[in-house]
Amino acid sequence: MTKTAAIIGGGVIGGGWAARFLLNGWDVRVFDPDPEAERKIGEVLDNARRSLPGLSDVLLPSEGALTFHDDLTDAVQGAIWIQESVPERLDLKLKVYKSLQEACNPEAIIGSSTSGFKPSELQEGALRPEQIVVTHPFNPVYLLPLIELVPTNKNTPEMVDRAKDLLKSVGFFPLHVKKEIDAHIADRFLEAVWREALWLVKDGIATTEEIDEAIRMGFGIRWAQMGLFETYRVAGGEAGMRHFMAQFGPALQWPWTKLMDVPEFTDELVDMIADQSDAQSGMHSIRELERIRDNNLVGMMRALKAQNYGAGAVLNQHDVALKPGALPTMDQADLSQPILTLARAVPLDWTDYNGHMNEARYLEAFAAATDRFMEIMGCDADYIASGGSYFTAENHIRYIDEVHAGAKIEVRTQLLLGQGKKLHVFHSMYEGDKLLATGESFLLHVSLETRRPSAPSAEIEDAMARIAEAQTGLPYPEGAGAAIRKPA
Ligand SMILES: NC(=O)C1=CN([C@@H]2O[C@H](COP(=O)(O)OP(=O)(O)OC[C@H]3O[C@@H](n4cnc5c(N)ncnc54)[C@H](O)[C@@H]3O)[C@@H](O)[C@H]2O)C=CC1
Ligand SMILES: C[N+](C)(C)CC(=O)CC(=O)[O-]
Repeated sequence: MTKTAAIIGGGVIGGGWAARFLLNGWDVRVFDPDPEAERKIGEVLDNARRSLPGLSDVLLPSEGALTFHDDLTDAVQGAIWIQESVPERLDLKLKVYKSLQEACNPEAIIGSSTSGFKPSELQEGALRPEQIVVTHPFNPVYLLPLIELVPTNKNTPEMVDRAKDLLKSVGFFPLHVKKEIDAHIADRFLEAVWREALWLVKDGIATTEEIDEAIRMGFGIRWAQMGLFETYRVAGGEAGMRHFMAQFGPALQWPWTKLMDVPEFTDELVDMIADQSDAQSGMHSIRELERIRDNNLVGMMRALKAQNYGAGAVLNQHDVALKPGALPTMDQADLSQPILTLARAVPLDWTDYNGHMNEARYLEAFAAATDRFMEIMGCDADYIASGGSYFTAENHIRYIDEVHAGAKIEVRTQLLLGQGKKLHVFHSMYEGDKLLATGESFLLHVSLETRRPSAPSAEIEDAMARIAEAQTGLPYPEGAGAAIRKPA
């Protein structure tokens, strides 16, 4: 059954939560008194649709239904998750909980996006404090996996586990913060860095742009993949963390930070920062900057995915959770038809300067389809480990139509020849019914020991024979055997 989330407050963060739930198949009900909320969420969703689905190497569930409600009590009906993302004011948040707890399912989880309030402050005077927990996300909520999950002893362990499971089911990484504290874990860092940066600008040491360069050209990239302690361990050389601490310990006594001293937000400082920020980034609209940010994040996160490390490992786990049933096995497939060998959304980093999928990525998609076809025939990871595999000898791609980031594509594969060491397949790539491209591949079975062509196992021979027999009724595909014609 489709799950339902209520989003209370649909600004920057509420819009991101709405997109995350919707694109993971949940129905979403929004309450926000802002008459512009529907437009704003629509724009966030457009950005999310082009970036999130392609982070997965399998298809996300079909999108849920999005509805807007004029009344808070109406919005929470049927919701098993209620995400509060109203402005960072304690009185307002408490007022919202009072109204919504009178109408919502007592079993629903009420998560607060608060950047800094402690859960005990949010539970104060609530009808059912045990229902409220901090679930602090990071912008863009539809892409970044981290949620700081901060409960109190009023929340039962079962409720905390249920919250973790539901967050994981939409691809989040819930970090259980065991002891409540103002601003949780991550915002304490962000606040420390923000305060230092304000001093650097105020004291005329660096501009906003120079500070951003100092982050993004160096330690920002490093932090993105290893965090703080693991990178410092490496920085300690062979002697590791102890050596690092011995070397840089004395600096703790030196004036390397102004952390305890906060610059006052005078008009002059606000103007200085806003002007520098305009000079640095004013040539882009906020929506453009969001798209630039999303493009960069997707590229970096997909690189981490290939390494199965950090945020990339979380994405891979989400794919595994989504995968069962995504592609048919030999026994599930209708072998008399081309077999579904790839179903995914086009990732942002597959698109190029022409605003569509780059030609090289068609080959990447067809190569993945070939890998899947091999797997279906029995040439899987175990078989390859035993010493047999296929090498591609020839490929031919026909580019028929354009495809854009976020588009759901499918590849269906017909066996043209599967005999002895020879494997000849014809892939057709579709978006819905629209044919986008065809890819023809000729492969040879090899021994990974001799690196020479060799006969496949009897099981693979049998599988090829089964598919070939089932597909005898299929016409020879249009475009198979084609070559680039000599210009007239
Ligand atoms: N902006 C950020 O970078 C982050 C913000 N947060 C937290 O998320 C929460 C929301 O922040 P933003 O989305 O940035 O603020 P925002 O100002 O973009 O959105 C707040 C939304 O709440 C709506 N609202 C106001 N009163 C309401 C009410 N009584 N009922 C329902 N909706 C109401 C407003 O119309 C607005 O659309 C805050 O607690 C903030 O600390 C958390 C992570 C990051
Ligand atoms: C600036 N901030 C405190 C609102 C930041 C956050 O809460 C998290 C984020 O997305 O950076």
